[in-house]
Amino acid sequence: MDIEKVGVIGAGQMGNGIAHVMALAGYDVVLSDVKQEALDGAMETIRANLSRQSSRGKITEDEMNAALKRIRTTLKLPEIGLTDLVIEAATERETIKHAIFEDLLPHLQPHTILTSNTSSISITRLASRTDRPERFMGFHFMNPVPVMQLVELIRGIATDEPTFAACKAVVDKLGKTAASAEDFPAFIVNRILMPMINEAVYTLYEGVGNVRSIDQSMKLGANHPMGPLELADFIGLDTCLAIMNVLHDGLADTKYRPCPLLTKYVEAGWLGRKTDRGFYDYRGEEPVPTR
Ligand SMILES: CC(=O)CC(=O)SCCNC(=O)CCNC(=O)[C@H](O)C(C)(C)COP(=O)(O)OP(=O)(O)OC[C@H]1O[C@@H](n2cnc3c(N)ncnc32)[C@H](O)[C@@H]1OP(=O)(O)O
Ligand SMILES: NC(=O)C1=CN([C@@H]2O[C@H](COP(=O)(O)OP(=O)(O)OC[C@H]3O[C@@H](n4cnc5c(N)ncnc54)[C@H](OP(=O)(O)O)[C@@H]3O)[C@@H](O)[C@H]2O)C=CC1
Repeated sequence: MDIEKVGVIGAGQMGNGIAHVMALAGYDVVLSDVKQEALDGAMETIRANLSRQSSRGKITEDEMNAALKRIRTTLKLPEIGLTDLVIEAATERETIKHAIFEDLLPHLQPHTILTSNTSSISITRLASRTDRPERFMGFHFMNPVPVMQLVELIRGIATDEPTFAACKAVVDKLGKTAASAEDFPAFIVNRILMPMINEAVYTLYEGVGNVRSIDQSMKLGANHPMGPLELADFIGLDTCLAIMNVLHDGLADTKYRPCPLLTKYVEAGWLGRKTDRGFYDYRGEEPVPTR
């Protein structure tokens, strides 16, 4: 089936990136959230990122303006129902995602494909609570969306082939690379990446290194573009903790036990860049380690 209109639910850092790349690829986008400030913030970020791409010659000014025109924002979830493909990118909490799909179902067109950008939650379980498990799958972008090449596509147990093919065609049109992952906790990228980040927090917790030495060691010693603690702040510590909990519960193995220090940061509301404080404090000119 041909996808022309894409609905994105949740206008946080992933939602704005997804709306950005979809509009640039020529899709009409409806972006929704529960708060007007989130929608305004997302449009501001999209404008800034598109204009950076334009000033560096990656896209033309006409392409930037056309992309901006293709994005509409709304606080009314039912308007998402009129799209061909829905990508849910709200907070990484299963109850929130179930509630969103439940509210959306009565407004959906019969052909609409439902997907979630979840980092870890069972696609089969999310799908089973909808009226279309065969037209439901995981559509997992990486952060920052405009830059990262990979999209994980995750079939639930009931996902049918036309749905997979339609999503794969969208990834191709975005100029990104699709990787197919089986529906087990945290799929491929986060199954490997998140225990590494959690281990970095244990390394900090046990005093083996401090924030700077841990990040510097992994940047210079393993050639990672960002240190693991800097990356955790970038992803969001709430999201990192949620993913570790899904791994721990879903695989029932103590090797996935979230570090108590990670839990403490989240309890403090120090969620990383999005709250201006995490393993680094971003309120000044330069990030300053908090440990
Ligand atoms: C949690 C999950 O479920 C899954 C995940 O996403 S896990 C996280 C995966 N992501 C990563 O691991 C990111 C690791 N970090 C990196 O790759 C790099 O540090 C980075 C690409 C983010 C930034 O790269 P950098 O070289 O340090 O900085 P910078 O020079 O500013 O940026 C590189 C390019 O990206 C662009 N860029 C950076 N952030 C951007 C954004 N948010 N939107 C658009 N463009 C952006 C810059 O404009 C720049 O473009 P040019 O090449 O044209 O100059
Ligand atoms: N951060 C990352 O690096 C990556 C994250 N993901 C996944 O993407 C999803 C979003 O993550 P991210 O963008 O980082 O999170 P953010 O916290 O940046 O954004 C989530 C947004 O969803 C909004 N929201 C909460 N409840 C609802 C609702 N009922 N309806 C609509 N919007 C809602 C939040 O509003 P409010 O702030 O008011 O609660 C917020 O604006 C998660 O599933 C995450 O696991 C996937 C890949 C990478």
